[in-house]
Amino acid sequence: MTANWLATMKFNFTNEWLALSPKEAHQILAKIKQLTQDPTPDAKVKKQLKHLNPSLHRIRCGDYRIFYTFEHPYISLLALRRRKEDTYEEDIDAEFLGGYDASIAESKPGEASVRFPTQFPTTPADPLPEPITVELLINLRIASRYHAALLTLQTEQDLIDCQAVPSQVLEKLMEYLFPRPLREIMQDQPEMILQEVDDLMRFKEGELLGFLLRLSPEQEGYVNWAMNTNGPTLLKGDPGTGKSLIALYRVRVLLHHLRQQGQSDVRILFTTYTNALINLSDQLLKQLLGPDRDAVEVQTADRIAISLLARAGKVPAIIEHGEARYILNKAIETTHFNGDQAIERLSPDYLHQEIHQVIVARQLHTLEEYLVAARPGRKLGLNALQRRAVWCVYETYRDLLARQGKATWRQIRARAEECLVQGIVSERYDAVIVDEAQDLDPSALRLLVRLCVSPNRLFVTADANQSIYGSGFTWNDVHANLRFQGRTAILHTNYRSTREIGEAAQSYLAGGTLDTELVERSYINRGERPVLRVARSATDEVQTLAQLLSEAARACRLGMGACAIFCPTQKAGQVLAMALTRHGLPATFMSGQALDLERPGIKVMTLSSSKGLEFPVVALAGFLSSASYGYLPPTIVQEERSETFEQRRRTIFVGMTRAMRRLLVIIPAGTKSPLLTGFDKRYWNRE
Ligand SMILES: Nc1ncnc2c1ncn2[C@@H]1O[C@H](COP(=O)(O)OP(=O)(O)OP(=O)(O)O)[C@@H](O)[C@H]1O
Repeated sequence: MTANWLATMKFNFTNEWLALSPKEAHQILAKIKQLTQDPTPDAKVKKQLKHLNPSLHRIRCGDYRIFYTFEHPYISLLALRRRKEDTYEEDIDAEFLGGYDASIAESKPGEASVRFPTQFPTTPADPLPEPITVELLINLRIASRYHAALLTLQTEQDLIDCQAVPSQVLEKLMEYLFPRPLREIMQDQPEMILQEVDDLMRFKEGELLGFLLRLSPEQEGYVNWAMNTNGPTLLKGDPGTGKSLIALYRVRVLLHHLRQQGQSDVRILFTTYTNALINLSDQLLKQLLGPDRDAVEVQTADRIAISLLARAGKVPAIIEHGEARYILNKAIETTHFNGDQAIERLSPDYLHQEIHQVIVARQLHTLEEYLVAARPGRKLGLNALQRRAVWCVYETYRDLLARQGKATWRQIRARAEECLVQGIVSERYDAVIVDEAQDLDPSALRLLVRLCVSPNRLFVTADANQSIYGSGFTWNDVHANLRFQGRTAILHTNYRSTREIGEAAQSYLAGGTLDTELVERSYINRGERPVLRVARSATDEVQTLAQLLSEAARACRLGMGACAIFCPTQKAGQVLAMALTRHGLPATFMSGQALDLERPGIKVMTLSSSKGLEFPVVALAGFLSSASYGYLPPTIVQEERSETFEQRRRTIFVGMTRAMRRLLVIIPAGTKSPLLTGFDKRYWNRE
């Protein structure tokens, strides 16, 4: 019997499915098969729950009821609940269903009407609704190394405070013990696709590790988009619109496409910006591709550059940022050039960026090239005398680095590309996917273009407004093959953050936008307005963080491991993590190189390391102890000032847009920093 309908499920359903005994699971599976033949109500076993929500239905199965909605061709499995003996059909726990919500019936498809809950019927000190047993933990597929710690937990507060278990594990258990109201499940949980109903059994038995997300029709379109064009494709979109997800699904489609064309030994390169994103992408690709995962290399552009240089026998020692700055200062002191005041207006930071962003990254080899070079995004105009002076400093700096056998990352990327151009090493991929391209150096982008067998096999995702290092560039100025005309698409729907968070972040960004194209934005989730608080002292800041983060975690029914704090500097992050831990809320500072997202407790990191990540609860703090981040010395000229502040504003924007459900920003009392203004009352709760 072939199914007429395709089943999808919510995270909540899979969790409840896992907890069933094998006998119950077989019964439920049979009912789901029956549903995929015909989900329409029969007034007996299948019933429409009109009084609660017109699209909500249930099917009875022994002691259980399966709740679902349907719209051809999909049936969405929402929840699986055991019927309490003392309840009649019509008054099924109002609390679990969330009551009738007229707004759901009236809301437009794709536009959210649900608010994340702020109140719960239980208090944190109440005993858990059912005891945690070994059987439950085994059924939920929770690793045995966590069992001992979990078996001792008696109350919800114990679960929230549990430090010995990663937040993802606690979340799974919380979701099972405190099922969300159906209303909320219907609206905010992603939909996963059940290709075959029997996959549920394979999942329960551990043969299948997970399910694929159901993409929106818009996203699905871009996964399959422009397969047979003659140039590269660019996918743009605001934060959280699913660019990375589409890039990953695109790999699967490309693989099939190339194989269908008769290619057997396909090799695809998938690059993203940070190591943390590499690990996340790798996990998802394993799930998406199964054994085909071996056809894909997942790497950062930097690791590729290093491996190419290694093959060419040319790997230099990589210089630390602080040491590079020291050498640059030495170069400024020792360089003699005409017109001593020529570069006086440039701060060492600006000069450092000029050398790396304009000269090294764009691979300018001669002064003549630099004299006529476009400097996209650089606000401070430089005349010929000034450019000559910059060039002199650059040459001294380059020679000093070479004498020490060291190189900066930008030099490494440029050299790797040169090795390919000169044929010192050769490497080709059948397709290259570049995720988060907005911060790649022009030289890194050129390298990736060269690694791709032809321009039409290049797929790029980017959001210029999340560019935290560069100040902007134009694609075809980077490489002649990077012409996206007619092959650029924009995503509109944010799946990560609530509308309130997304709009508050956009209103804060206002002055720092690089991509000024006006895009209509929509959101899947609704929630509370983000909170802005003022701290008078370091102690005040820690107390506010401790109180508001705990409240937010509980409101979202999550452990403290679901919270992240982003700080402007590493030092500020380290200090805050220590202070919070002393305050009784364990927190760990993690550098971008050593992110451990499974680690229990609050994760603290710099704003720039937060790129590409996401957390249910996010706080931006630490501005009090790194006051210089919000100010620039008075000697800095206006053009440099505005370029630097815009860049920092984008960095803060990136941090804000990592928040899924709750966002908190703490600023120092009485701050006059231009960076810490622009929190419009319409979007921010400033009480
Ligand atoms: N169709 C969908 N259904 C449910 N969840 C989705 C869908 N599309 C994306 N998401 C989720 O939204 C979040 C954001 O997706 P993703 O990271 O791909 O966005 P992005 O555009 O790359 O974001 P950013 O540019 O901010 O890094 C992820 O948790 C992803 O799983």
